[in-house]
Amino acid sequence: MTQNTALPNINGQTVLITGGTGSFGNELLQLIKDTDVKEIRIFSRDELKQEDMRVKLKNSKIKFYIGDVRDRSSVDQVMDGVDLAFHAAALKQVPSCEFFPMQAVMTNIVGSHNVVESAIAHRVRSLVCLSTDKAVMPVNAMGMSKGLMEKVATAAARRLGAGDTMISCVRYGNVMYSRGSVIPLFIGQIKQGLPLTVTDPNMTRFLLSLRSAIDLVLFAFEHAHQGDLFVRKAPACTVADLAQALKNLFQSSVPVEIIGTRHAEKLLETLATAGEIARSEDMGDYLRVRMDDRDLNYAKYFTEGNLEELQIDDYTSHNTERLTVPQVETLLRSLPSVQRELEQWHAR
Ligand SMILES: O=c1ccn([C@@H]2O[C@H](COP(=O)(O)OP(=O)(O)O[C@H]3O[C@H](CO)[C@H](O)[C@H](O)[C@H]3O)[C@@H](O)[C@H]2O)c(=O)[nH]1
Repeated sequence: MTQNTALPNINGQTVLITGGTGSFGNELLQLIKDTDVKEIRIFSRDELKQEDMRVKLKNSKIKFYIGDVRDRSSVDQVMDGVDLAFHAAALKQVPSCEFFPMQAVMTNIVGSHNVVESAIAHRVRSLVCLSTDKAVMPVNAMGMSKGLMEKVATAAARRLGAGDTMISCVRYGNVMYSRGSVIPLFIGQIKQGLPLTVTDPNMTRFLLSLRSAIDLVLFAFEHAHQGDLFVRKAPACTVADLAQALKNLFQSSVPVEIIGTRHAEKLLETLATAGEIARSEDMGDYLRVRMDDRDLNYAKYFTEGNLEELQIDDYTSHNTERLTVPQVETLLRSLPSVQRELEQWHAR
């Protein structure tokens, strides 16, 4: 088990979380709300979610801003006076982005551009943009748009200097038990005595807790140099083993039904390409990928290619540490949300 990252010193600072009503924002809030942070701004579109949080948290340090990253003036309004910003607002459901790709373009690319440019204009000290493994060699509109968000952030970082906004990105894999994901789905199926609908038993995904995702973001804030991208190393498992681990935990004998691959999904995910690894620094649990800061004068790179890349493999959910069924069970048991599910199930 790795240690959680210590909280960075944010005393007296104003922190912004775009998309702050989501699970990432809520978890980060829990961690920082009782520090000596000056103010935490939650920026999102959904007034109901904001109202629910306001009522639940009752904390005058937390300020709520209705707005949309697509609307630069609403971004400028919330950015004024911010020291540190986490950009989590995104369309992240693969199927909806697939059917409405221009909506993904508007939020994930144009919206991120607004956040980046506004942060620079308002002299925010540090901006961390949240990305996903699906942004690497993407096959779906969600991943493609997040990949372009990374490019937008890096291109801005390239033109900045010391003393300007520190722009970084983080990339992580599937967050376990996140809303709409396979773990709560399988648990629901077990509870109803239904077959577990496995797409492809050999499909692999990186497994990460929400807390580890937060740690990655805090790590980026603490350690970023201009334009860095941080990747959290993570183990992976096959979907078949995930289904078996859940059946074991819930002592269930429901059958497994193979339903086939869904729209625009990959057999494996990639957290870092060989090219990125070639310019990365191994920082234990994390990889720091330095920004590719070559200029537009490409001519010389036709003759000076990077031979190192040829020796390196991409870092994927197929070649990372592969968890066994008992190890997946242990990991699942460590999640508070799964613990709650198990308690309810065994108390029935
Ligand atoms: O009924 C199902 C549903 C999913 N899976 C498999 O379980 C794994 C994880 O599926 P999730 O739906 O939990 O996660 P995805 O990797 O497909 O992507 C998820 O996380 C993304 C963010 O990274 C987006 O939010 C996306 O919409 C969301 O589905 C995949 O191999 C998938 O094929 C099944 O076997 N059976």
